[in-house]
Amino acid sequence: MKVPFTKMHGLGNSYIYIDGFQYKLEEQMIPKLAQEVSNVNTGIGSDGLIIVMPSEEADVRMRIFNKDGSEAMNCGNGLRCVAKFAFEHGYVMSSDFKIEAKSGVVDATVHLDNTGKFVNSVSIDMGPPILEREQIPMTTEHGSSTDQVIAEPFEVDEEQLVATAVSMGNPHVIFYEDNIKDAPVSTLGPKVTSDPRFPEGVNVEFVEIVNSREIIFRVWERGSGITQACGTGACAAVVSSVLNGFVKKGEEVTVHLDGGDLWISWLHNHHVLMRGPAETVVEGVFFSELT
Ligand SMILES: N[C@@H](CCC[C@H](N)C(=O)O)C(=O)O
Repeated sequence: MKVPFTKMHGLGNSYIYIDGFQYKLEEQMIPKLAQEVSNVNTGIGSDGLIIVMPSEEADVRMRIFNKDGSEAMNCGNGLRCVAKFAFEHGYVMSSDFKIEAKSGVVDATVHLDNTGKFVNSVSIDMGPPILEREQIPMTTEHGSSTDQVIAEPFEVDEEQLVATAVSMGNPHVIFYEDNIKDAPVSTLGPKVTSDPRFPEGVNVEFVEIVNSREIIFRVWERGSGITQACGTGACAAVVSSVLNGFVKKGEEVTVHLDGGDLWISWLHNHHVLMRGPAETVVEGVFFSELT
């Protein structure tokens, strides 16, 4: 099977984008195709697969599949790339439009110069974070189903960590480190992501606070492993940092990720605003083993 694709990335968090306006994939093939294209040796190499397609509720719809083929509810870097893709392919008529993800509909703005050219910056209103434990979802080892998970003891692999959990439509757990270079991303990341306290798995983030306007962030993503950046994770880290008193609500925070920077504010109306780049790498045709 030959599949036309575009490879795009947001701060090095790369996905293979399929134009679902032009090309219809059979549903049962998608998880396997996500695994195939993501493979850096036998495929294209990416953190997963994203389908950009028509929506009944918004101007455009995003479906995101991790490297392991699992479908995720949301993807911040993916939303910015989908916005660029939809705008440049003429699937939306203005620079402000709505994108449907599995977790809900968000507002996107692609930033243009005065000639109407894209300036490699997209803002997404990610909506309000979800903070109730049972909706993250996380079990009640320490609290009740409706409380918030802020600076809670979390033992894993005989390490005593302190966890804050936030959902941006998808689940995140945040741990603070004095020095991000020492963060146990590759050792504890794979253990925490499948910890039974998170019944649907979790994206695992380690954060160093630089000052009240700047944080450093590293991630082990559920279904994909270490990635260069995670947009929903960076949003969750800023919300977590407000909840823990490290940064202020309403102020823009620069999040330094392995792949570059994002600018994120948790606004007083409770919505999280994310701004950052979206880039196209290559277009081509993938020769899938699927028939
Ligand atoms: N890289 C993404 C998040 C992708 C989904 C995540 N791995 C999950 O399973 O929830 C982002 O930029 O937000």
